[in-house]
Amino acid sequence: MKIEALAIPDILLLTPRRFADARGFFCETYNVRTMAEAGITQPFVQDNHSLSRQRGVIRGLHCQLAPHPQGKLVRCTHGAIWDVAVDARQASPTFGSWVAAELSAENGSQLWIPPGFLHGFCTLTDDAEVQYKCTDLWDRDSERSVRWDSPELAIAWPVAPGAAILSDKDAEAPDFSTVRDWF
Ligand SMILES: Cc1cn([C@H]2C[C@H](O)[C@@H](COP(=O)(O)OP(=O)(O)O[C@H]3O[C@@H](C)C(=O)[C@@H](O)[C@H]3O)O2)c(=O)[nH]c1=O
Repeated sequence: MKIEALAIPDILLLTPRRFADARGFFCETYNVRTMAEAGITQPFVQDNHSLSRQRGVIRGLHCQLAPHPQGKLVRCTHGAIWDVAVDARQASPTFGSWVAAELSAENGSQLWIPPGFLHGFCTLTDDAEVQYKCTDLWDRDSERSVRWDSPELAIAWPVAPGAAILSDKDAEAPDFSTVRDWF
């Protein structure tokens, strides 16, 4: 497992080693010991899987507040996405900063996003399937959405202005200026 810290060092890009042969490949996508060595010690309690049919779908930016904050270990198992984490920890020197990584079925990379971050992604291909492990259960009352194009964040989304495909919930989300003392 290759483990790289991104510009916000709490965000890790993990790329499992693939053993290729004539059949294809084998890799470990999760191993509790390897994860602990990378500093990911929280148990995962929920696995999610989403399909976005079109390129240019944006899901996010999402998080859950205490007492149900979620860490997420995200990968793309069909197609490709641009995955984004935004630091929402009020006392952090990188509060309001974001990092992103391309996750694809081809590169097999995973992004570890601890609690305290907003998470979102943009699909780079049609039929993008995303699977992620979460450290807390979904809780509707704790869920928060923040506008993907909040001016304060200036996220360089790889989608033409006006071409993003959003859920109604995400299209109506308030912008990042509402995020104060969430974490
Ligand atoms: C997130 C979630 C949703 N649902 C339901 C609620 C709703 O009817 C339907 C679709 O939910 P959403 O529109 O919120 O799905 P989506 O926009 O894909 O939400 C996800 O976005 C990414 C970026 C994340 O980081 C996730 O934590 C989650 O917030 O699924 C669950 O049953 N369990 C869950 O854990």
